[in-house]
Amino acid sequence: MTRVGVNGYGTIGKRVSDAVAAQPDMELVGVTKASPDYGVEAAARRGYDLYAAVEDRTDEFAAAGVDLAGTLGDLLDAVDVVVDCAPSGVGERNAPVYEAHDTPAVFQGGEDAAVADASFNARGRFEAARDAETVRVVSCNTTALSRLLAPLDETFGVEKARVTLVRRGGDPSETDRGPINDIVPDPATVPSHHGPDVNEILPDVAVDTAALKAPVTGMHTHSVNVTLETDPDPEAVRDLLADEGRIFLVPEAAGIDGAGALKEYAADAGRPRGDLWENCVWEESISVTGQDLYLFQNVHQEADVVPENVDAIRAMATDADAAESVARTNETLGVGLDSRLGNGELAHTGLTADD
Ligand SMILES: NC(=O)C1=CN([C@@H]2O[C@H](COP(=O)(O)OP(=O)(O)OC[C@H]3O[C@@H](n4cnc5c(N)ncnc54)[C@H](OP(=O)(O)O)[C@@H]3O)[C@@H](O)[C@H]2O)C=CC1
Ligand SMILES: O=C(OP(=O)(O)O)[C@H](O)COP(=O)(O)O
Repeated sequence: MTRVGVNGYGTIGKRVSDAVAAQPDMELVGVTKASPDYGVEAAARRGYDLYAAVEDRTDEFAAAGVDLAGTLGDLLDAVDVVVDCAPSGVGERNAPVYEAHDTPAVFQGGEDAAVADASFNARGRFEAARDAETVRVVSCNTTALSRLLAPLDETFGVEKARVTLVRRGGDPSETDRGPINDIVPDPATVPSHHGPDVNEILPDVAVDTAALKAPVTGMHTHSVNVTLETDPDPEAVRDLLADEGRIFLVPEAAGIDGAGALKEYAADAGRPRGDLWENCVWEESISVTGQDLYLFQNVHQEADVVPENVDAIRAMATDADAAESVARTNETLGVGLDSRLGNGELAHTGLTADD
């Protein structure tokens, strides 16, 4: 049983905590918060022990009537692995604390690659985490690109990938984010961090990325062009991607025309928080002209890194190989949406058309 602590119980931390708690081979020892806001109630409802992320703020919790099991240091001493889900940049500041407690750590994609011994994606780079004391799960967009480009490169060879990422401005709860009335290059320079980050996972894949931010909160959208080394027909690409457990081919017949309908579909399917852990590739967008493949995919930024965090923990703390770990994570969470609609079974949720 791998004992896990989650440091930072926000957008990613809440989801990683639930995913860890669902694993039969893991125990969620506790989670931290920096402030006693509404998030503490979500942890309490689930029975998670709460620790103070910042030692000198314990008085604030006491004043709010919130019981603490201890502080971050206590949590670190009680776990085999800590998953850092603190705000971007804070993870780097936490790294020496984890080291001082001799606690292996998983960081998130808001940190630079240098924060950890290895960058991680289960599809592209599972074994790199094996002997690492610290691992960084790459960002939500990088995770999605790695999942897509790994099978394309293995099967058809990638000569060059060019991706334009239209990123969501902020998460639904982030009232201070934007833009609210524009679409802005972010960054205006090319490449964005995503291309170099993909190369942390797939070092031999040539990829250029350009990114913008748009006034939406639901999902990121990628416009993908990959020049392949062969010229497959679109059906071969479709079949390849359909076989990937963490890619959902959004069927044309579903009438799902954007992130709003996708999220509604996920909620209907009984997904917790309406989460989409899979890349959502629009099936009818898969087009091939000679060696050039084009497609659109959507990425639920709050969710796609969650199964990757579970696999990163397993890669660091157990002997499980990539196939075993991914299968176990997918099974316990219910990752893998079925692109055949109307088959009476709603995507591994246990719900049936009669429910
Ligand atoms: N949101 C997203 O779409 C994605 C985010 N990421 C990455 O995941 C990481 C976390 O992002 P996200 O979940 O969005 O962030 P949030 O702001 O939603 O959550 C951060 C959490 O960390 C807590 N916190 C604040 N200060 C500290 C501290 N000093 N030590 C420990 N915890 C602290 C906050 O506590 P409190 O609530 O009490 O203030 C909060 O619970 C970042 O690296 C980000 O780049 C990766 C993929 C997608
Ligand atoms: O990892 C993410 O995006 P990224 O892959 O564009 O860096 C998350 O959506 C967080 O991005 P943010 O830095 O815009 O909050």
